[in-house]
Amino acid sequence: MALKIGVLASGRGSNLQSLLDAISAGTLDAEIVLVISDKQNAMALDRAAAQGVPAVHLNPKDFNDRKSYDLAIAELFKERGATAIVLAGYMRIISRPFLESFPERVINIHPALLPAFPGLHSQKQALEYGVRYSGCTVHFVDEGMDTGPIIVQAVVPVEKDDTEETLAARILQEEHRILPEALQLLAQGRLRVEGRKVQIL
Ligand SMILES: Nc1nc2c(c(=O)[nH]1)N[C@@H](CN(C=O)c1ccc(C(=O)N[C@@H](CCC(=O)O)C(=O)O)cc1)CN2
Ligand SMILES: NCC(=O)N[C@@H]1O[C@H](COP(=O)([O-])[O-])[C@@H](O)[C@H]1O
Repeated sequence: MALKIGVLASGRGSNLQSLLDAISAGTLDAEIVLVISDKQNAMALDRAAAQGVPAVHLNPKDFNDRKSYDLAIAELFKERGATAIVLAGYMRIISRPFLESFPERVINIHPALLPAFPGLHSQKQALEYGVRYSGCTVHFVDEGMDTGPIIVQAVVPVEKDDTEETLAARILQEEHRILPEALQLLAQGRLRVEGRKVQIL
């Protein structure tokens, strides 16, 4: 049975598109049942609508606090039957009540080799640190900031003339490969979280 995925996205939506493309290509056994964005102008909403996927903007300013916002999102996903949630460039911290609604079923894509360079502007952090290699990470989401158990990573070389933009573009290509790969492992029931580690069966 296809994995029913809910997606949270705040921006351009290229990682969402990589999931949509993998589903269309038959390499990801899933259905995206709903896309929610905290940003009204998020291109991710347009990408979803273009493929007939329900897409809604939910304004955090319409809620008293983060937890009530997150619980409203969780309810919308539950109503659509989502059993896995993907943060595809989602720029808000997810609170515990949401994570408790989808235990070990919330996944994030991060543009660095965690635990290096968590948080925002990871590509800039990597350049300023002077690393020779960076990359991207797909991980389960916990209450910490990019601290959840790691599922898949990909390594990307840093070139001497890289800018934040050129490095981000190189990493993004690998993000688009490993995010669908990780979700297919989840769809196949091949991921087992054992403490900090994720066993791939
Ligand atoms: N509980 C978790 N939530 C999220 C995680 C996570 O690992 N655990 N990953 C992040 C993604 N992210 C970086 O990888 C990230 C996103 C957002 C922020 C942040 O500080 N956001 C502010 C600003 C919100 C806004 O301006 O609209 C906020 O939430 O107040 C830091 C890191 C996704 N969530
Ligand atoms: N801290 C989270 C974070 O930085 N996420 C990053 O935002 C970009 C979203 O691009 P997209 O909207 O084209 O998928 C991606 O590079 C993703 O890794």
